[in-house]
Amino acid sequence: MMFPVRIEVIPSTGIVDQVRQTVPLTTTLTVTCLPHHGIERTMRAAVELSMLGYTVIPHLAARSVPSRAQLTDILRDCDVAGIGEVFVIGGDRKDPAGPYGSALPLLEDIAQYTGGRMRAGVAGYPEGHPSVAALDLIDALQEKQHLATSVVTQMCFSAPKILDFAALLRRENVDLPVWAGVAGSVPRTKLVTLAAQIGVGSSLKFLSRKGPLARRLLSGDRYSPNSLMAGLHGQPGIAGIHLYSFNNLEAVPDEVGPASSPKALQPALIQGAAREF
Ligand SMILES: NC(=O)C1=CN([C@@H]2O[C@H](COP(=O)(O)OP(=O)(O)OC[C@H]3O[C@@H](n4cnc5c(N)ncnc54)[C@H](O)[C@@H]3O)[C@@H](O)[C@H]2O)C=CC1
Ligand SMILES: Nc1nc(=O)c2c([nH]1)NC[C@@H]1CN(c3ccc(C(=O)N[C@@H](CCC(=O)O)C(=O)O)cc3)CN21
Repeated sequence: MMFPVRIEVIPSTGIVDQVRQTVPLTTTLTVTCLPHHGIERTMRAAVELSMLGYTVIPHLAARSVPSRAQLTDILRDCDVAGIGEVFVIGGDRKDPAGPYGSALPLLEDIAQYTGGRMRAGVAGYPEGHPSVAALDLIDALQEKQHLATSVVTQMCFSAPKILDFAALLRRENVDLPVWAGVAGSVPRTKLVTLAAQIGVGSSLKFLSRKGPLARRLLSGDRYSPNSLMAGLHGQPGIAGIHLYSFNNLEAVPDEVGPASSPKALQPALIQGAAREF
């Protein structure tokens, strides 16, 4: 069976052309929402990519939504562009720009304004969150799950941690499919800086110390997700891979499974991804 992979991109200048030149149209893309970018940039890229024919999931950061009126504009744009799923997170803004301080009230308004028709992913944290307690994160997931259709995990470098987290969700009666968040092939230095910022340092540190697997993952200048992805393939509760590409689209992994090896992008797998979800 195919193991679907979807790809997260940052809406930097030129991203739409970059995607068009490197990513097959059958791929599912998600578009981040960074505090210094705002939601408009996310939506502009998402709408353009959707119009080109990609399946697109924009990230809506609650703290970056300026008003309810803006939310209705965003949802209308989604409707016009044929976007049927969003990823809803609290967001990294220190102070909310408008009425939403966390994901839940935004999910409630999205459900109300779309008559429950918009699918929505929510965030999961296999290694915890630097400023939110683990119990609060589980409570939040329990409160959000009736309005959500999937969980996407924060970047993590340990398959056992991701699988334990999926098992924890089941124990806590959160029954949403889990997309395992995995970093794409990026320069090591960038990854190390970023991992520290978002509080996922421990599994990365673990990898840099231990054994042959660690050496394979972190050898050379770049991190490669192939072994990690192989460790998640076919595991219970894991719907597929959510690949944080950091816009490095040439290096998007082609296949997932025990025999995984770096090759050119293989449309067949990505087509499978689009069909299944
Ligand atoms: N996993 C990802 O891909 C992304 C994660 N984030 C992170 O998401 C965090 C929380 O978002 P969700 O997981 O959707 O949780 P959420 O919005 O459902 O909130 C869960 C709990 O964390 C608290 N919280 C939410 N945002 C916070 C913040 N910025 N600072 C301190 N406490 C906060 C809430 O009050 C609640 O108790 C953000 O702080 C940000 O770091 C942001 C963008 C992408
Ligand atoms: N807390 C948190 N916030 C996020 O935004 C976030 C996560 N976690 N976890 C997963 C991904 C990773 N994200 C990232 C990480 C790095 C860049 C990045 O490369 N930022 C550039 C600036 C990019 C630009 O302005 O165009 C940088 O140099 O920091 C973007 C999104 C977004 N997601």
